[in-house]
Amino acid sequence: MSAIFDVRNLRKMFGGLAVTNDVSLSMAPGDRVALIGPNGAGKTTFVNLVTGNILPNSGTVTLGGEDVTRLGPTQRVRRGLVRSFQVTRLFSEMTPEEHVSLAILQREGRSGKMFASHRAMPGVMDEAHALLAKLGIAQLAGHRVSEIAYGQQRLLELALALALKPKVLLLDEPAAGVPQSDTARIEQAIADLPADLAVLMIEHDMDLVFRFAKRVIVLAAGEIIFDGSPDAVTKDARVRQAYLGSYADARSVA
Ligand SMILES: Nc1ncnc2c1ncn2[C@@H]1O[C@H](COP(=O)(O)OP(=O)(O)OP(=O)(O)O)[C@@H](O)[C@H]1O
Repeated sequence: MSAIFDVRNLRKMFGGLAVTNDVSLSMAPGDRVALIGPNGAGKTTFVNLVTGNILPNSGTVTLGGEDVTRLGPTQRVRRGLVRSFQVTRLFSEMTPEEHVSLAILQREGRSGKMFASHRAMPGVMDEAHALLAKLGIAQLAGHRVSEIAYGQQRLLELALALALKPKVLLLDEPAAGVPQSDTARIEQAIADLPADLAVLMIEHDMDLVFRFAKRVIVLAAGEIIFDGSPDAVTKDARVRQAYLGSYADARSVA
């Protein structure tokens, strides 16, 4: 299948250091890819380059065949490249229903002023409620974010990302900080993402990575040192040395 998302020879220098060093990767609709690597490998920098929060020194980012390398984050979101919202960006006094309605209005390029009357827009409200129901948090639609549990806030992040109708979804440690009792719901929500959506997940939790990913990319010191199947990654000598050693050993005796 042809690529929905393509990164070619991306390079970012901070001072004299290449934090992203000639990184290339391609994703097709429906791909489930995990991006892993040790602390400081350059994962966050890579995601920021992809979303347009920072610009590269060289290389290209292409979305659905269009070169978006010089576009800002909002323009990329409009074209379907969406990063899951961070809980820290939720408004504690607003409700899930209001957050999702606002995201729908944003997607449709409708004025923020219209938000004041979003309750009078049945289409928007119905869609918001359907999304919250899909993520199992419909019962919290009218509660303030400050009143709902952290794991449910993370489900709300996913609802917000989906409200933007992404073609490519970047998930940045979606279960980080979530109590064990709630991680299963988040994993289920991720497993239920639309089949044609391309998903790139950055994750440190290897159990989650191996349950989610059909393909694993390993970044170390700004470079891709592995791009292949979850089975092969645990056996790769460079990856074991750079990152996975103890986990791979534990898996092989498990
Ligand atoms: N704005 C910046 N200016 C200078 N150096 C930076 C900047 N942002 C990141 N770096 C450096 O780039 C390298 C990669 O950082 P980055 O945060 O992308 O790694 P990471 O893989 O996301 O790490 P972690 O898993 O710890 O979040 C680090 O050495 C970091 O110190």
